[in-house]
Amino acid sequence: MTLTIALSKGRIFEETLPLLAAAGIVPAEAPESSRKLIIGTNRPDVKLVIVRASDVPTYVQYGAADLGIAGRDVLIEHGGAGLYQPLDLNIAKCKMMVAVENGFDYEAAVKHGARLKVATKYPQIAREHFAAKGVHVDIIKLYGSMELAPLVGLADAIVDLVSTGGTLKANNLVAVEHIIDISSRLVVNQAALKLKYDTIQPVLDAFAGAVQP
Ligand SMILES: Nc1ncnc2c1ncn2[C@@H]1O[C@H](COP(=O)(O)OP(=O)(O)OP(=O)(O)O)[C@@H](O)[C@H]1O
Ligand SMILES: O=P(O)(O)OC[C@H]1O[C@H](OP(=O)(O)OP(=O)(O)O)[C@H](O)[C@@H]1O
Repeated sequence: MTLTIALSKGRIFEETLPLLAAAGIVPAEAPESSRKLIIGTNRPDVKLVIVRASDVPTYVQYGAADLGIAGRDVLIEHGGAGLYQPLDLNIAKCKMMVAVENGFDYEAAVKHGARLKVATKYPQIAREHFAAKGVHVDIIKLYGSMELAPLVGLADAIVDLVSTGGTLKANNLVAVEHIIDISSRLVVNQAALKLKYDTIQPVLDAFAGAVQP
């Protein structure tokens, strides 16, 4: 049985390498230096497909990949249909936060009851967060560089990922609310888990044994 694993380039690929190694899987090349989207491994039965981080759940949901690794942010936005999520891998850790421009009185804006303009790549998470607080929001969907939005008057606040806080600081923004902690999870196609159990289960076990606390 062949095994196809969907990964995104960058931090998830880098942080997944030790987990793959624990399962005896070594990529034949690095996606950063290759234009190839299908990468072989030392195991003839295992290949990696390189996709956008936010596309990983889709590839796994439709069975184009058996396994994948995706951030909790991406999984919440996707909805998780058709996906088995057996393992938190504790990699690509960061926090989903609300941030505003330094000096913007967020508490007053929220209390005041006026609609808050919120720019984000994560509309589902943002909508749920503000709905739970009873704050009316207009969500402005962006695909990146959220930090710019409050600086040019596109939004009052952003909902974005924060790790070191360096990006917020460099753009004169401050975090005002923590929404959720984010890390990446292993996702498995539900049908593949049944059909390819003997191939997939040892990989799950190896990953579970290699997860760092
Ligand atoms: N600064 C960060 N520190 C740690 N983890 C992060 C950070 N930013 C994002 N992540 C996590 O890593 C995952 C992949 O992020 P990455 O930057 O590779 O893709 P992206 O640019 O967010 O996605 P896409 O390519 O789909 O737009 C995110 O979904 C998130 O869970
Ligand atoms: O708190 P920090 O350590 O500065 O990290 C936060 C930044 O990291 C993420 O961007 P990323 O590095 O993934 O850039 P991209 O969205 O352009 O891929 C996120 O969207 C923030 O902009």
